Amino acid sequence: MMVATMSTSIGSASALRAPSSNKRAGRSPRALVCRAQKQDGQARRSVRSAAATMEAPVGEEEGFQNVWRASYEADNESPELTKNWKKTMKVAVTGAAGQISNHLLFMLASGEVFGRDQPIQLQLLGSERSRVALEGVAMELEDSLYPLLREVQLGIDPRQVFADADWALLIGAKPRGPGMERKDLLDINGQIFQEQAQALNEVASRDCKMLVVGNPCNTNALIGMANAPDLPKRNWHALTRLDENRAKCQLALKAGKFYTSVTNCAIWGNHSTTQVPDFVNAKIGGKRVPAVIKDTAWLKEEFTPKVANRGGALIKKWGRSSAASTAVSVADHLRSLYTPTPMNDCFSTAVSTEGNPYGIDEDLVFSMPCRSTGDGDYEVIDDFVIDDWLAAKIKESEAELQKERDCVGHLIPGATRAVCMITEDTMLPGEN
Ligand SMILES: NC(=O)C1=CN([C@@H]2O[C@H](COP(=O)(O)OP(=O)(O)OC[C@H]3O[C@@H](n4cnc5c(N)ncnc54)[C@H](OP(=O)(O)O)[C@@H]3O)[C@@H](O)[C@H]2O)C=CC1
Ligand SMILES: O=C([O-])CC(=O)C(=O)O
Repeated sequence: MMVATMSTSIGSASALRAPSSNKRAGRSPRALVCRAQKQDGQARRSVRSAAATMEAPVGEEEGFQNVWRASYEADNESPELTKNWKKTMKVAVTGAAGQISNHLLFMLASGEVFGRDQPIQLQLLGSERSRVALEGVAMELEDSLYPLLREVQLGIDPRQVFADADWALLIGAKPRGPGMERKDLLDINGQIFQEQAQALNEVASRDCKMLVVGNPCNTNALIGMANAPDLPKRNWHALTRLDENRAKCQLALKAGKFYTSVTNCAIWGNHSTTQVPDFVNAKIGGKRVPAVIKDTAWLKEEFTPKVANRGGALIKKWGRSSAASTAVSVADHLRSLYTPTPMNDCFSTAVSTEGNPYGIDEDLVFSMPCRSTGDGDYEVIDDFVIDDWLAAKIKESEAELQKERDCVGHLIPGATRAVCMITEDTMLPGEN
């Protein structure tokens, strides 16, 4: 097959001599080779970074199309470094050229999320919009010299990028624009998650775990699980860990304690302004929050809305939504699943309500207090105290999610209702 070379943002012009062989032997362990191909009949291109050595690019034999591939070869020269490493984990990330990913990818590659003995392969999904930017992301990853980062793949087709993925971090989604109604956002982003879930269903690892970050994340995850019938429902998560972190910060500040003293702090419900940061069960220094912060009015009327509206407050100051703290919370979320949860503590994640012990509608993705044994899985904690205040607030968030579900009924196979009754009282944290 003809292989045409062309200029690209990766590599210097002098490095753009694409060899036709696929031999791998002899390449420097740290050599990065990037490859871009286009669909049948279109120009195919192979490029090598300035750092690449003399050998051929990888990828062609695997038949990637519309996929750039950057590969760090197995480091046979450092057996001491690698001998205790686990099997490489394949982590797919969408919206990979976006703001959150710009922080997250480097945390993933460094080993601080999945562990210093866990090599990873990053499979990054962009789009026509972000093709070139994604090459820039790959360059920065390359220049960061992370030994645990074994391979980087770039692509724009979810069916290729999600292949065999062990984790899919679904960050990419359209932000709400001026004049756009929330139901429009539900529909536009819902379609993205429908398509990506179908792709995951076809090509991801059968135990792939999914974390939805792109908003409205609970309902996007609900659409995802409905469109991926061959993947376990319980493997779908929507991110509410940022809300938990925000709640811990406010409680610690109010109590004049360090934030690590705040435990058992759950978020219930939707990642929206109806979310319920649970001060009833949360503890500071091992004591229930209401016994430490005796100002109930503050807890109900200041703390609760402050946490729920934190995203919007930040957008007003920063001009864009939280990115660094969101990435940190994604890392926290993942670490919580691979670390045994300490006794009397919990972490928050929005997961399927099927079989939940709190009487919540069983067909939602709802944030609840969870614990893990550290194996990547979780269980919903069943003994949280639900007082009248919590029960009423949880109901409000449940009602909002039921309305969101009705709005996206056309994207949920087998849904019995597809009528959108969303009003402006249902908002993302950034929409107040
Ligand atoms: N759950 C949570 O706690 C939080 C969730 N979020 C949400 O995370 C998402 C990503 O945020 P952030 O990284 O800051 O956003 P950015 O705008 O920086 O990146 C989002 C990416 O989404 C992709 N995208 C997919 N479809 C579209 C589309 N139709 N129009 C525009 N872009 C699209 C784009 O990538 P490409 O061009 O490659 O397709 C873009 O790079 C947002 O939905 C945001 O609301 C943010 C903070 C907290
Ligand atoms: O509203 C947004 O896009 C940002 C968001 O979710 C948050 O900061 O919690």
